[in-house]
Amino acid sequence: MRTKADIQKQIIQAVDEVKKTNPMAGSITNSVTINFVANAQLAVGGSAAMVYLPDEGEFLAKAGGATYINVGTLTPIYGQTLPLTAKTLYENGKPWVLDPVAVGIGSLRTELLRQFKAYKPSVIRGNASEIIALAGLWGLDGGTKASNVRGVDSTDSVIAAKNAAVALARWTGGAVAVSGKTDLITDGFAVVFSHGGSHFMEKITGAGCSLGGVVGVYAAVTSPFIAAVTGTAVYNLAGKRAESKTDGPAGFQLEFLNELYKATAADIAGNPFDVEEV
Ligand SMILES: Nc1ncnc2c1ncn2[C@@H]1O[C@H](COP(=O)(O)OP(=O)(O)OP(=O)(O)O)[C@@H](O)[C@H]1O
Ligand SMILES: Cc1ncsc1CCO
Ligand SMILES: [Mg+2]
Repeated sequence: MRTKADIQKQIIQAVDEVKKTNPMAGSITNSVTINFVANAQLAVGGSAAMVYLPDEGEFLAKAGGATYINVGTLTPIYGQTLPLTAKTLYENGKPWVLDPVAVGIGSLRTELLRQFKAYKPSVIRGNASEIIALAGLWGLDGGTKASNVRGVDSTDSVIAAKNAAVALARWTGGAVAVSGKTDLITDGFAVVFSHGGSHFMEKITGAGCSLGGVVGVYAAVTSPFIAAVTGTAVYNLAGKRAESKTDGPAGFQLEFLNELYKATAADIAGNPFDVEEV
């Protein structure tokens, strides 16, 4: 049984380690939010590098502490870059975070996400609809073949994705983070519910993408589960604090980056969460 105190201790260690060592988490991510992902990674104390080409993905997979792969806006070259990078990560035992944005749309996206099953992403991070659809694509419990994904935004509740999240985490041996009003994070045995955030996070693009990049930064220094819990906690904390300082999405995005930067290890560990066993 994981206790709250034990999880909080590991959050503090992870946050301090990132601030001390500035780990590099490379990304292959979408063109909509690429800048916000890099800025969020820097704000929490990590280092960012974004690439598109196959040999460069392979290089970053080996050189980085962890890697973030987001399939939001694919181009044909990704048909080479993503399998090579994911295979390199898997074969070198390197942590990596997958954001299966808009799973279900298009043949290349479907084929790439199908292939990733064998390369066992350390953390799968998505909204509820994406997590349910990925479990369906991989033939796991809790998934549905007829996906509710209609684009990049969720149409399902976080709790509806619990079984899919648990099944995915048991398959990979890593962790799954489902984002929404309350976030759910699981390693297939413990489930954390992380509270906070802001309604403005639905009014800016890339809150989820950048969360994936930040989880990648933490995954360079801690376990997939603690990385996902820590990234989610700092997001919920910074989102809540930023909302109180602004009255619209543009100001929110600016304040949010400042609050990511200002959050201390103790603040992040103190962000409200519940833990249960499954
Ligand atoms: N209504 C809400 N209230 C509080 N926090 C929220 C809300 N919606 C999202 N969040 C927070 O926003 C972050 C990103 O989650 P979200 O579900 O918006 O990701 P996403 O849909 O994948 O985003 P994107 O694809 O635009 O990057 C998480 O930290 C989550 O807790
Ligand atoms: C809006 C959008 N479209 C493709 S990726 C992306 C960023 C949020 O997922
Ligand atoms: Mg998303």
